[in-house]
Amino acid sequence: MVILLQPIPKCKTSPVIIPVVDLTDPTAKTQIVKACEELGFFKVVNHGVRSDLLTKLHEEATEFFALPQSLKDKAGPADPFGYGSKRIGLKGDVGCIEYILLNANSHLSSTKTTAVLRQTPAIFREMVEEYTEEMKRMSSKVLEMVEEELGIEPKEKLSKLVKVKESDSCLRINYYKEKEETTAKEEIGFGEHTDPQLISVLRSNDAEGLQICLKDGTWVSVPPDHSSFFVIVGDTLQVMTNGKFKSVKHRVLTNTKRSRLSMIYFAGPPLMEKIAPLACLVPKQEDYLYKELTWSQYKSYVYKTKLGDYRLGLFEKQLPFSLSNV
Ligand SMILES: C=C1C[C@]23C[C@@]1(O)CC[C@H]2[C@@]12CC[C@H](O)[C@@](C)(C(=O)O1)[C@H]2[C@@H]3C(=O)O
Ligand SMILES: O=C(O)CCC(=O)C(=O)O
Ligand SMILES: [Fe+2]
Repeated sequence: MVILLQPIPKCKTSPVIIPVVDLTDPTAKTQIVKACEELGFFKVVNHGVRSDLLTKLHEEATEFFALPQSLKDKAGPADPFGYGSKRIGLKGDVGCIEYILLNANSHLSSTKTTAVLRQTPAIFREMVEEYTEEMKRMSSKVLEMVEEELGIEPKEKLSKLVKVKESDSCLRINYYKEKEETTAKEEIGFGEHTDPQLISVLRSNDAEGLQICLKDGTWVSVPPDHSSFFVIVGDTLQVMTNGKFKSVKHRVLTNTKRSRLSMIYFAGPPLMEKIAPLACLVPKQEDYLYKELTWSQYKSYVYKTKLGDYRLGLFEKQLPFSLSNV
């Protein structure tokens, strides 16, 4: 099954077909690998996540964002965890957004997360825990399918990096409020960037706004679908597949008619995990496009960069002097 992406007005573009992968389909793993190579993005249906969990978490999050500003501010500013408004990261990026960023593994021990949970009913904490478990399951499943299709050896398993308790994953809930004036123009909600982790699993309500950038630089809008998930390839998976998979640039424009609420799980490896091209995919070391760094080293660098910066350069091998000067 395929869906048509709507071209952005005034952009040079032709309709793009984005893949829709049914996780219960026996050919799903082949479709996933193709989508990761061609677009770095695909939609997942038949994912097995309870729809009442999605609805309830959505309602609770909406209630949090409807709280008086003074109460929300008690859970901020984001450091990176906690409640944030307009400012994204530490390097001056801004957007028309409010968000909560939670550490998915030790979210109960982060001070800022505790502050978020203090402003929300106990059920919110239970639902966040259940949701992050579901996201861990789905991201591991997607990575297992990649392993099977690419013939990745057990010791190099990608899915293990997400399954282990040390995995450095996080959950973000973004809220983009609709504009009061009907004549208001679209603005940047979340500026263009790639996600640094392995994969991100995104779910939103039915408000538009998410766009992805194709290989030729064209931006296309992704029609929202509250009952499905979208998978985004991150920088770490690009490195581990030696560039076979591409981390896709994406952004969010505010919707003037409807508020958008999105929840994204960023599946990251353990902090001390060495990130480098997988030997079973690239037999000769001289063919490696990237050098080895730990996730901790890359993450520290990520947090010193601006949203739109090209971060993968840190992994790129220096060309020998003779070659870099030609
Ligand atoms: C400006 C920034 C926000 C960000 C950290 C960074 O310095 C550059 C990457 C940003 C990003 C994008 C994907 C995720 O939303 C995020 C949590 C991440 O891991 O990298 C954010 C970071 C953030 O908001 O703190
Ligand atoms: O809010 C969205 O739909 C996407 C946001 C995003 O790309 C992110 O949080 O990294
Ligand atoms: Fe993102």
